[in-house]
Amino acid sequence: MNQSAQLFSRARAVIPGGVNSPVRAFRNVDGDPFFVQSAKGAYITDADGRQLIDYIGTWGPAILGHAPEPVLNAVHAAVNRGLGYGIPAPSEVDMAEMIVRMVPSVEKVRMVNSGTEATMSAIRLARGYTGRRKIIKFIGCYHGHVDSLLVAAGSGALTFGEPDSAGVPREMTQLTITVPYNDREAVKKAFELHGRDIAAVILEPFPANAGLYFPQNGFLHFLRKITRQYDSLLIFDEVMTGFRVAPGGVQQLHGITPDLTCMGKVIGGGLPVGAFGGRAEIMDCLSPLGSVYQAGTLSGNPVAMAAGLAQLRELLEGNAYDRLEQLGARLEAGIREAIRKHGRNYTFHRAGSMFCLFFTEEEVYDLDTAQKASKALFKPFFWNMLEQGVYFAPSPYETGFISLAHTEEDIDRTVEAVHASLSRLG
Ligand SMILES: Cc1ncc(COP(=O)(O)O)c(C=O)c1O
Ligand SMILES: NCC(=O)CCC(=O)O
Repeated sequence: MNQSAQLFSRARAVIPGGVNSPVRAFRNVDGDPFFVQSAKGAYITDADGRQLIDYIGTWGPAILGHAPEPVLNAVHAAVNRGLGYGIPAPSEVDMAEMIVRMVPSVEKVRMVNSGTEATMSAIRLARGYTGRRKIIKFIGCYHGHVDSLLVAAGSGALTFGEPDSAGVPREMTQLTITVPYNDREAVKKAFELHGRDIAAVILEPFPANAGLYFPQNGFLHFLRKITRQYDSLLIFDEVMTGFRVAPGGVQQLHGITPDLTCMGKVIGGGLPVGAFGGRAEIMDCLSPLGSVYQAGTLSGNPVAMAAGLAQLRELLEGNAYDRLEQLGARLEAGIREAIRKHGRNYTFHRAGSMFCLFFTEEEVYDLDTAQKASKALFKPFFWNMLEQGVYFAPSPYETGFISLAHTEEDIDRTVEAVHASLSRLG
């Protein structure tokens, strides 16, 4: 047995499924996960010394690549000043000012410890602020494992066939209205039926947890308009897209001002960080100023703030986003050519450094169309890529991430592996 197999055998005995988050499991591709020994730049090294080009990037945070020097240095310096205080510290102010500067709609922000906490708190705040109960959520969007949002959810919930989780009583989700993404009529109907009781519409502005797809024909502007019309809040979950597709996320790209924004992943520099923010008038409803309670022993942790700040500062220097776009465009061109040579017309989506290959030739714009992609083709493709030293997520519903540590050579090697993997599919 190799090291990974031994570790997995020990892990399975004491950790459910051997993993601390379901998306790490390989059950969906009929295998066992490997274990990582270390990670640097674009590469991970597994417990058996195998080096892989990584396109998971810690599921989003590793936008500079793994273990970047500026982040490591900031963390070392912060650790020497203590691991946490539970008392306000300067880095929390620096982080809040940085987020307010970078994200156009955010006037005030609260730090939390994960994306899940961010969406959970944003929903509570929206309900507290509006005095309403219902929320609209889109089918296939994933907002973390919040009870009321584990309805028609994406990510691991979708991969492992539990989009409505067991353990969430119906009463907890009966205030969640689900509609297909990009479906204006369904949204209109929901507002016509429940409008005056809808506290908020929450969405991934670029859905990236059921594959990656995009808003069509001004869908985001439509949502902004209809939420204003009914005095409901618009919540952008930019946990994945924030600081990734642009410094200010999708809202900057599309010129939309949501009322609240959920953040995570990149702002933590690899440490456990989330945040939610928005209009000051709404944010001031939070305790201790207002009556909506929200708290956290570790929130704003100084080591995590130092890591996140160092990463954001690095992103703002030079031409980080142009460079990510260049690398993304190179990968896209290469993969499209590989698909063409293979005699197919598979759908490939990309937004800057995020990408997704669907094994379907049809247009993908919501969960139903994403599910037309062939799982039977994805599986051997995944294993072929891994065999050639390239690690894509072990699910057709996850998005790939390029980092600033990837080089043209890494991209070209990846494209060659895609050529070989597609031709082996026959
Ligand atoms: C869009 C989106 N929202 C929320 C979350 C939840 O974040 P976390 O896993 O940090 O709780 C994720 C990913 O996990 C996500 O992709
Ligand atoms: N795109 C899905 C995730 O980022 C989820 C990560 C996790 O649940 O571990």
